[in-house]
Amino acid sequence: MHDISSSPLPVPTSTALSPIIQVEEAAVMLGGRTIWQQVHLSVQPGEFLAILGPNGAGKSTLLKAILGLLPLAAGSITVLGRPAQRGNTVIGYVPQRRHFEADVRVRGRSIVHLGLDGAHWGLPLPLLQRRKAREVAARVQEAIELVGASAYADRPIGELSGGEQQRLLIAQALVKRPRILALDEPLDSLDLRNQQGVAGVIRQISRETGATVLLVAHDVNPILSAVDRVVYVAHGQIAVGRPEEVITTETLSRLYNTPIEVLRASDGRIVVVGQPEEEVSYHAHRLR
Ligand SMILES: Nc1ncnc2c1ncn2[C@@H]1O[C@H](COP(=O)(O)OP(=O)(O)OP(=O)(O)O)[C@@H](O)[C@H]1O
Repeated sequence: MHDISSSPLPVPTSTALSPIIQVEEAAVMLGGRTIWQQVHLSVQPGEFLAILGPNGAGKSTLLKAILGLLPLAAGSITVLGRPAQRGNTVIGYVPQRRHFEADVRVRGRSIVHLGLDGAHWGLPLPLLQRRKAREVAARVQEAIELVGASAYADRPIGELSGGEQQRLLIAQALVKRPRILALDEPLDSLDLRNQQGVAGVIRQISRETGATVLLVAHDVNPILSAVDRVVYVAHGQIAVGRPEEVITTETLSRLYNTPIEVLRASDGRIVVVGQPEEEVSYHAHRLR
């Protein structure tokens, strides 16, 4: 992590538990540009982390690096003690901005079913196949119930609201009973009521299953009561800590290297004033 002043940005506190995700001095370059560097992050099992920051800061990039979908330019990332790698079944992933058009007739239940990897269920004999089918159906139903989607899981997904679709996509990520849920802006384009509903479902799943949650969001407010810590990505670096440690005038001004004001509304909502958009040129490092 970059030290941009004499007093450092909040850093993750170390605890006795072994971390489920460990990021050490990591950097990612895309298109010849350093997106972030010197990132250190230690995530404990069952933690609920919000990944925040302006557009283009590198929030999705952080999730993708943990998923092993992007190579690191420096440092290391381990998940359950093993190097981050593509296809890791301990992580359930919902990518950014997925939604279904009105004419998609596939049932929600079938969408959830797609989250199961057939290889795990490849039993050859007819008797075993019947047992397999019952087990698969039970797994799918379990995930649907976890997100509270039983009432509409058998309707065509294109007919469902954004919030209902989002719940079923989370169920698809849950169906393999992952230890980590990586959700890229699951609250994006939902109205406030649905944001709170989906956020509540994710918090409940985390508590019931013990899953670690990494949730990319633009606004911390709908998830403020659920999050343990926030990871604030800006200006090619990150600040990590409890919301009241990180989302402060002092820390964000230091992170952005420009005056930022953080206000608390009377209802407890956090308002960040003066947050600049990411300047692509700020941390550009052209490849030679
Ligand atoms: N494959 C790529 N090649 C080059 N640049 C890329 C690539 N993928 C992403 N980028 C750039 O990396 C930066 C970080 O992207 P990322 O999607 O991680 O941002 P973000 O913080 O998730 O943004 P948003 O809030 O808008 O979704 C952006 O400037 C983006 O244009």
